[in-house]
Amino acid sequence: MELGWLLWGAAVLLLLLLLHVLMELSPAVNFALRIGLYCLLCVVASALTVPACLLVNGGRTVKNMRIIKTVVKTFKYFFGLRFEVKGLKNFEVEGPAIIVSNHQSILDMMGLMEVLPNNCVQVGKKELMYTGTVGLIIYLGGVIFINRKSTTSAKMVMAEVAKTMATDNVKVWVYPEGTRNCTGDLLPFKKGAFHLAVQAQVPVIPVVYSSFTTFYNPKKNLFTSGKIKVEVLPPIETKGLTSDDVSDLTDKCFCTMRETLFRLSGRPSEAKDSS
Ligand SMILES: CCCCCCCC/C=C\CCCCCCCC(=O)SCCNC(=O)CCNC(=O)[C@H](O)C(C)(C)COP(=O)(O)OP(=O)(O)OC[C@H]1O[C@@H](n2cnc3c(N)ncnc32)[C@H](O)[C@@H]1OP(=O)(O)O
Ligand SMILES: CCCCCCCCCCCCCC(=O)OC[C@@H](O)COP(=O)(O)O
Repeated sequence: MELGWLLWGAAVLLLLLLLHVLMELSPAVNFALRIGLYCLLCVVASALTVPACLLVNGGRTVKNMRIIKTVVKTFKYFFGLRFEVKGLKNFEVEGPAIIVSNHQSILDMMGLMEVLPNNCVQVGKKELMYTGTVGLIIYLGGVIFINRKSTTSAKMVMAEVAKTMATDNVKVWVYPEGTRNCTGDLLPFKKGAFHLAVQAQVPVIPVVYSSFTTFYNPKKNLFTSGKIKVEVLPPIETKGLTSDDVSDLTDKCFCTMRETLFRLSGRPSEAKDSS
């Protein structure tokens, strides 16, 4: 019996050693294992957090985000990630707001939870509902699901959100690039978030995360420890703006965020680029 346990122990140690050697030797294995660990962590943590959310809050509500946030905030230690946050006081607007930020990777969930204010839900693609326990926890957290393939239905969902934001006093977090983009630059912004802000007459608060490219690049199998700078920028007011102003608002926000992204990532701005 005791020898049996000893053999098991030796086998596990050997396996860990083998994984370690493989990780050292092959960046592809290293990358796959670290991303695998991240996904496993998300799945297992979600499975444990679902009952907690149900017991404490009874069902789908933004209040569950507090619980989810507490759990997700521990993930960074598994990957040696550090966040340096500035401007949190810019979230202190009275009532609802639209928060927009850059979206680089599935790892963004950690950065999101690092700064997430109370009463704030995200807009996500509906496919996320079908990721098992992760989908369930995202659903319980009150995430608004949209079908990106149908502009009409996405617009209808967003219009409904514009109506309920004030009554429910929630902030809404949108990734205006509409998809993940890890190039160190921004994709052109979709206009949904800005239509939403103008329809609900609430401010837009931009949040910018510095580029992950120095420590994370799936194409190069790069995923090491790293530091991420986060800046919450001053709110952009939309009082009195109409749908005719949405394009200008989108452009203004895009320029501000791009400038901030380059500054935080230590990349020369466009003006310096061309000189
Ligand atoms: C305990 C452990 C837990 C572990 C696990 C962790 C769990 C963590 C828990 C919880 C965190 C959950 C986090 C989820 C995160 C998910 C992230 C994503 O999924 S990102 C992808 C989806 N999000 C978006 O796509 C939004 C951004 N997109 C938009 O806003 C688009 O505008 C959209 C979808 C509404 C329409 O997209 P279009 O591709 O058709 O593009 P356009 O150019 O913007 O619109 C076409 C025309 O329609 C007008 N339009 C758009 N929206 C309008 C509106 N609301 N009203 C009127 N016109 C509108 C526009 O002005 C444009 O017209 P003109 O070109 O200007 O003439
Ligand atoms: C069936 C089990 C699957 C388990 C997968 C666990 C992965 C955890 C992921 C945490 C939530 C990540 C949300 C996210 O960042 O989604 C990406 C979309 O925003 C953008 O979509 P895309 O770039 O257009 O594909």
